[in-house]
Amino acid sequence: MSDQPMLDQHKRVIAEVIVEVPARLVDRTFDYEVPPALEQGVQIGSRVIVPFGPRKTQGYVLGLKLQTEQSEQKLKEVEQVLDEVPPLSPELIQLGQWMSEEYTCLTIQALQAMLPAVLKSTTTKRTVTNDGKQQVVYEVEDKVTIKEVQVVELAVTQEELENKLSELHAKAVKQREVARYIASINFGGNTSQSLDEESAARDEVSSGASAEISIEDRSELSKASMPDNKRDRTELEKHREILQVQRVVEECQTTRSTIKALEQAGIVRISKQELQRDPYQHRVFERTQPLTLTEMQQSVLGKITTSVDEQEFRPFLLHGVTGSGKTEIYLQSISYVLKNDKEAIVLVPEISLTPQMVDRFKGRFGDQVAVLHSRLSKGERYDEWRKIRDGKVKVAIGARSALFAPFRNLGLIIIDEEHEASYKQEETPKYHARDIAMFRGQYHQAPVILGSATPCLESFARAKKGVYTLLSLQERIFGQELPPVSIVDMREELHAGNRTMFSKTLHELINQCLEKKEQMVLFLNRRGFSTFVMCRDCGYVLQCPHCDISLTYHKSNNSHRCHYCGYTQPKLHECPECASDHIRFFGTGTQKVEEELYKHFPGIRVVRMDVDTTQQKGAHEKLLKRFGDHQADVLLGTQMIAKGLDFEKVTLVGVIAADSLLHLPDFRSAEKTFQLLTQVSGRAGRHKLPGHVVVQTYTPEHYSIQTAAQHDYEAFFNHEMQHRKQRGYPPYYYLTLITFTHEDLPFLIKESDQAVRWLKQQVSPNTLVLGPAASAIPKIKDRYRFQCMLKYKDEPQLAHVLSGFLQKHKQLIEKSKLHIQIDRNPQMLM
Ligand SMILES: Nc1ncnc2c1ncn2[C@@H]1O[C@H](COP(=O)(O)OP(=O)(O)OP(=O)(O)O)[C@@H](O)[C@H]1O
Ligand SMILES: [Zn+2]
Ligand SMILES: [Zn+2]
Repeated sequence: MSDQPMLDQHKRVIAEVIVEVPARLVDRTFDYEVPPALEQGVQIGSRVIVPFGPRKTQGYVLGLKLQTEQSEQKLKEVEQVLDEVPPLSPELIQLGQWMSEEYTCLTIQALQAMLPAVLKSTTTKRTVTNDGKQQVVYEVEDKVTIKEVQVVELAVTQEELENKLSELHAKAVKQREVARYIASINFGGNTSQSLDEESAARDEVSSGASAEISIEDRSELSKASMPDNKRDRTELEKHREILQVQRVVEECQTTRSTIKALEQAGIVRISKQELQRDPYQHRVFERTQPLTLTEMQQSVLGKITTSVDEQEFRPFLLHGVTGSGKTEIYLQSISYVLKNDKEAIVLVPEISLTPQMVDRFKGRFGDQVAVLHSRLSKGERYDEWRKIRDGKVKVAIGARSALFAPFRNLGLIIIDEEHEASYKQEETPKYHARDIAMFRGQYHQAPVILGSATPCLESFARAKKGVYTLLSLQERIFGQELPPVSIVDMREELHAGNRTMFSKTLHELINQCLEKKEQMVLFLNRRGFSTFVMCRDCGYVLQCPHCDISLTYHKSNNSHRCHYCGYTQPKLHECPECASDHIRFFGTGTQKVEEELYKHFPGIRVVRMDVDTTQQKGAHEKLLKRFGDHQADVLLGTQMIAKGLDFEKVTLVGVIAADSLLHLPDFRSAEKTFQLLTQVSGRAGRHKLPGHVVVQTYTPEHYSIQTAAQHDYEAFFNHEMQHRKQRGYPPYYYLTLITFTHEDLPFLIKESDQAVRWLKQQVSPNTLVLGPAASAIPKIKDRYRFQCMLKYKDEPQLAHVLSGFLQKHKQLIEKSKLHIQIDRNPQMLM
């Protein structure tokens, strides 16, 4: 506890506590006295309950000290400490404070973003009558639930057992049988054997146990295991004798009261044990060995390990074409770090956190790996997080928020597919994973690797300037050429009389692929049955009444839906404007493509993967497994199949419509198109079989499509940089987007106008302040939206100016419900 001041026993200790009340007015620490009974428990980073105004609330201890300015009468006491081990480390506290400045968010919001959701409290308000007086009380509910199970073990030695048993009533046959069973488990077998038995039995137990518990518990329990008993010998010895009561009941077909009777006779001991949920409990991971690296891989790895040895913060940009073996480099860098007794974090985008990906890490590092992703239940997430906090694992792999993994001795941070937009959190705090990685890398003096086949422009520009060290892998592992890409002009197809969604080229290649019994990936950048609904008679387009954006038709429930607010209405049969029944669906969705595939290629087997087919837990895994086992010819899907997948037999990739991304109101649309095309193309011909890619488009001449077809990142980079320079976009300028929203349009216009005028006076003269103007999506959920864009090259005081800006508009924000959102380096300008 080097971070805690030396505490003199006779002096009282003051805790500086920040409370879970998300308001700018109270976003600071308050002093509380630590009562002597809690002095052991209250540490920097502890989660505590404190009285706050009329209520009680949860908070975090950000500091400890011996003196306070607070007057004696007003000083209240910390009431409770919630966890044995503080959830926040001094590093994370510092990071939270830095985030609050950098992103102009509240410190408490930043801290909460780092912690599993179950640690967040809810306060409930209740009215009680006390001596005839009505009184409001607040209760803080701690949602951390630690599941416990009853376990049983023998309380006597094996030798004493028979004596004890003979003392039992003569008719207690069942009791004797049960006692012997427990003894056989406790003492039976050699270690490794009993381990296998244990894990085999564990599965049985869990399913048996479910008879008594509620349905929600059932899934938790079936995944439950004893605490990590494979870790090391000593722990193993300790846990060898642990046996769930429920298992005994099942196996011996007996009752709990029989076991209780044995306890009363002093033969066994019953106790409680904490249960940890392990979502990967039922999966067997084949252990893999490090591959012999190619010369290029070796040289890249060497640079990384050198930097690990030198214990210095160094950001690397690993630019490696698809299939060049980046992941193997990550694995071996991590091994190196683990050998140095340090820990590693690997970020992958949520959609590439596939079972395949998890297998690769679990296969190499076994149960030293914690996996954090959004498909876990809150309880599972919490358990994975605790394994990290308690030092039971050394590698955390996960989506964005895994970056806050509470490791204390980080040796390496990896961000795979670093260009992915999902690394930016779009809710407050609007942070970018890259920034957080740099903070933590600096704190621990550890290297940070950003990896991608298509780095974002900002990163590549930084690498060119030497801010990041550039590492390059320009060849595929098996020496395969990157697959040839045919661009098909769909306008010409139409003129030639082909009205289907498959060009002649694609049609032929699909047939060839089927004949050769190989596999293909078909990609569509859309979801739903079709995108929008238009009346052919009057041109009316069905829109969301709340968001000014077109509704999408979903065939599965026969309805139109808004993707922004969730508004849904039943399918239309006639035009609401002119009553014509010529109302038609436009655009193409994955369901539609699936139907067309069945129509044009009889007998074809399709696995469709999109938001609709992957909603259920585990659906992702099942679909991919089916494709991996070659039970399907086609993997058809949206963005989620574009990256990370590595299937040997995939030789054909088809992009049904490449244009849909190009037309978004976003300065990154060309970059996104290039990235996506490169990634999907990268799925073909990764192993021994040569691949082929077909890109169908209505704008074949666009440079993002042309350069992607030539696999020429540098050409794209240079072209796009020209554009960005001309238009004053990143990486030449930084951007900050300020969005104002309000229900009343005239009010919004007036206030945003004034606010922006004030802002113009505060920033330096070289900074451009654009707007306010209506946002690209002018209304969401009945709130009008105006935005102001700041463009600047150098504005060191900006964080300060922006927090002053919010401070100044505090009244408007709180009283008039004007919302002001600030987004530093925005990814979306809508
Ligand atoms: N040194 C090696 N020897 C043999 N096989 C290798 C080697 N390195 C990687 N591979 C294999 O090559 C394939 C592609 O490698 P990997 O998936 O690591 O590439 P990647 O660069 O991460 O690709 P992407 O960016 O497209 O996901 C994998 O099947 C991997 O197991
Ligand atoms: Zn009409
Ligand atoms: Zn809507």
